Amino acid sequence: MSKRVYEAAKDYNVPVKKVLDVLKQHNIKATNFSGVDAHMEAILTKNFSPTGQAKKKAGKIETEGTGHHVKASQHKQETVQPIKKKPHTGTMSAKAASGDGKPGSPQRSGEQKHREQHNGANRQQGKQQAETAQRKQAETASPQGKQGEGKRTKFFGHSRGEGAQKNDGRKKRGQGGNQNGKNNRNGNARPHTLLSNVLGKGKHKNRHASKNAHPVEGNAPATKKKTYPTEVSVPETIIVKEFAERLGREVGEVIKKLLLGGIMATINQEIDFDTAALIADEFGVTVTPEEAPADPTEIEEIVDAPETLKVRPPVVTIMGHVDHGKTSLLDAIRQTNVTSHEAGGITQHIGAYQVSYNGKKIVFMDTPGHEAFTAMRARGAQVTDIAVLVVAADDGVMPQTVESINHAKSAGVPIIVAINKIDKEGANPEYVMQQLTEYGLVGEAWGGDTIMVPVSAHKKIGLDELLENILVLAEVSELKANPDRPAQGVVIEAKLDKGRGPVASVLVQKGTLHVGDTIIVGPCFGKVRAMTNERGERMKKAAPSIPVEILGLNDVPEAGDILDVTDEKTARSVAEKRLEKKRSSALRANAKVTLDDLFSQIQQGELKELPIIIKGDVQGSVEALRQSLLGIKSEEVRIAIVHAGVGAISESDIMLASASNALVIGFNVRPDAAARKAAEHENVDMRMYRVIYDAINDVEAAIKGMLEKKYEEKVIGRAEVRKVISTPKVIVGGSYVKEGKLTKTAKVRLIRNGIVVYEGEIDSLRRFKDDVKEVAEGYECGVTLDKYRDIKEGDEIEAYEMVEIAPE
Ligand SMILES: Nc1nc2c(ncn2[C@@H]2O[C@H](COP(=O)(O)OP(=O)(O)OP(=O)(O)O)[C@@H](O)[C@H]2O)c(=O)[nH]1
Repeated sequence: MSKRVYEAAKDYNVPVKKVLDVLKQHNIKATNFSGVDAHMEAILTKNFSPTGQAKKKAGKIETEGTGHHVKASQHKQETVQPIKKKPHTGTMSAKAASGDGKPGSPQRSGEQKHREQHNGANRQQGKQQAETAQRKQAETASPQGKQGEGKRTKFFGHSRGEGAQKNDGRKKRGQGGNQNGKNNRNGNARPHTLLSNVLGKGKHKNRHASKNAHPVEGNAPATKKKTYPTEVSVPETIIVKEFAERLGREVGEVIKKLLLGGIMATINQEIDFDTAALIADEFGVTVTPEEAPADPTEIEEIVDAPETLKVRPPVVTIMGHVDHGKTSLLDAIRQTNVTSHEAGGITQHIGAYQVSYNGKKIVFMDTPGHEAFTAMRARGAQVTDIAVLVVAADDGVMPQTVESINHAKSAGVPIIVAINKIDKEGANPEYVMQQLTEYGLVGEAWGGDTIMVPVSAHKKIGLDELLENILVLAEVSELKANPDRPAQGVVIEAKLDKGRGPVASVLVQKGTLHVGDTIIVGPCFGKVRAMTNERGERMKKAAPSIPVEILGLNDVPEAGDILDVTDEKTARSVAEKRLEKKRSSALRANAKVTLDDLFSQIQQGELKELPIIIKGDVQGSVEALRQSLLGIKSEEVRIAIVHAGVGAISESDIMLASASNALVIGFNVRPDAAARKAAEHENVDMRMYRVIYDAINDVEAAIKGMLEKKYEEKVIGRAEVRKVISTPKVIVGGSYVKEGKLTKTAKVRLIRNGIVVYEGEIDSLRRFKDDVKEVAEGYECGVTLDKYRDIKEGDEIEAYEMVEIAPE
């Protein structure tokens, strides 16, 4: 309901008569109780004050605080006062800030002054907090901090004082986000909160205020010598009751303040930080954000002191278009650079390998060159220090070349270009160099700073130069890590080995991993039982940048999972928590999917989400399949990977599929007998593939089947209302069909001066006294609209239908 004239008068702080007079001047007849529409509001705002709203707010608080009306002259001064920011959050908008007692106000209470002092102190504190948060952000954004972004932090190698000084203590992975969230309060990007309700409901607040005018701090009788806290800490959200307890106030007092702010809250209702801050401020109390409780799914991050960092080998990923020679180049490098001493073992694929060149080590990520693995490679770039972009000299820049460039660039990884196949007839390295300039890669020979090396994997030309350049770039990049601390690494690949159990290839990134270390890897944990390098040699320890295959985990982790060394108790409990979190989020993601048969739902277009379970032979293909499936673009259907894992399709996979109504995709794996039986019983659809693209194509086709029918609007006619006939029951628009036709079943919209005033259906369509199905162009008819009576002469009735359009 719109506001009444007498309320508007109050808002503008002028006598009602004055409002009525002004309205009269504008030919608007109104009484005290007439509603004020937008037009009237505009007139009043224009007449009474251009800053009417601001005044209103300022006046409101003063009224609340003092019980007096405040004169316009006082307001005027107040509106130009600098905005008094909420020091702890910085999110108080001008409106909210103007709610504080103003220094210039003669009615300012002692407690308000006191509040200001506190706010001043807190402003300082808020600034410090913001700076700390920024510093933390900067730290996590540094290359060293890349992997542990937002991770729980502990200082290693620092003196205690140093550590404390540097980071105020500890931090967890993911907590960076929280910090940011808090920090956000210092900016304008504050999320929508209840605070906006407080501010947005100024009108009501004002009304309340004028009725319940009383001093802000008058609630606590002066004689009562109760001491209240001047500062309280509040979490992101807090229950009203608990908030009142923290303030040392009666719940009723807090609820009252909330009410005055336009918030109807009960004792057990949650209010957010900003609202709490506002209310606390009313009590002269400042609030500080309470540290979020430690995330039980995180492991403490160790921050290494600069002096503990030692040079480590570079980790290189080879990227490029299909068939440009990635595998050949990796093989050629491996063959030519494995010393006879090292060549003892049998080469094994563990996802990465090391070579020695000029006495220095280089680690190459060893990922198969296939389009579907682009996603894996993109992940590779996260552990990668240098990307070698292979471009065939006879083929030039191709789509995946560009993709690779983008992946490396977005990961902030420097690129060295290897122009391969220069031995081939028709090879044109110069042309490739020229093509690459279009993507910001300009060779040194052409005045740019991208290293470009012509090579031939077949003829082993240019390999030395390539390796030399990798080492030079590595040196320039100052790649360092602290080897003397508990290890942290990333899973490159993982699989379930029949004889050995879960096997994970890990690239150690920080610290040194030892046999016997207790580790947590994603939701898995265990003790490093054995460690081997890519030549199958047993290792006792692995320093930074060293890839190793480890045994001893209780389950198969996923590529990209972080490995941390910790104690057994922590490993076990944190892994458990992570598993719980994973399970519940998987369940949540599928809560809307019913248990009915998947394909009948697809046919009925009811499914908005296609849950899928992926099982594959190795982690690499599972990951590739997952990324490719998630990459399928559809506006209507979201693909949800309920579970993805390595190994045969088991009975438990089928039960999970049944519960979440998922489709099971097996890649190079088969279901075991129990799973097959269960699938039959549970009516779960299993699809086996040997080619990733077949799987992707099938899912895409399924999605096409799932697409909801699309409709588009088709206007079928227009009529003009020429006469409005009012009967006690209905309002009939006597209309003339100007164009097309009106039909009884059509949807209509009523257009007045180009604005749609109604959209709905025709209630009745008549010619003379008869109901008709349709009225053609050039004829007159009587139209009544469904649940709408405000038809006016000159209105236009537009009739339309929704027609189905075929999916692409
Ligand atoms: N002439 C010549 N042929 C090469 C050279 N390097 C690779 N090839 C050939 O190019 C083809 C593709 O090489 P791969 O090493 O499989 O290429 P890839 O980029 O790993 O391919 P995907 O794994 O499919 O992405 C093979 O037939 C190689 O023999 C080279 O230096 N000279």
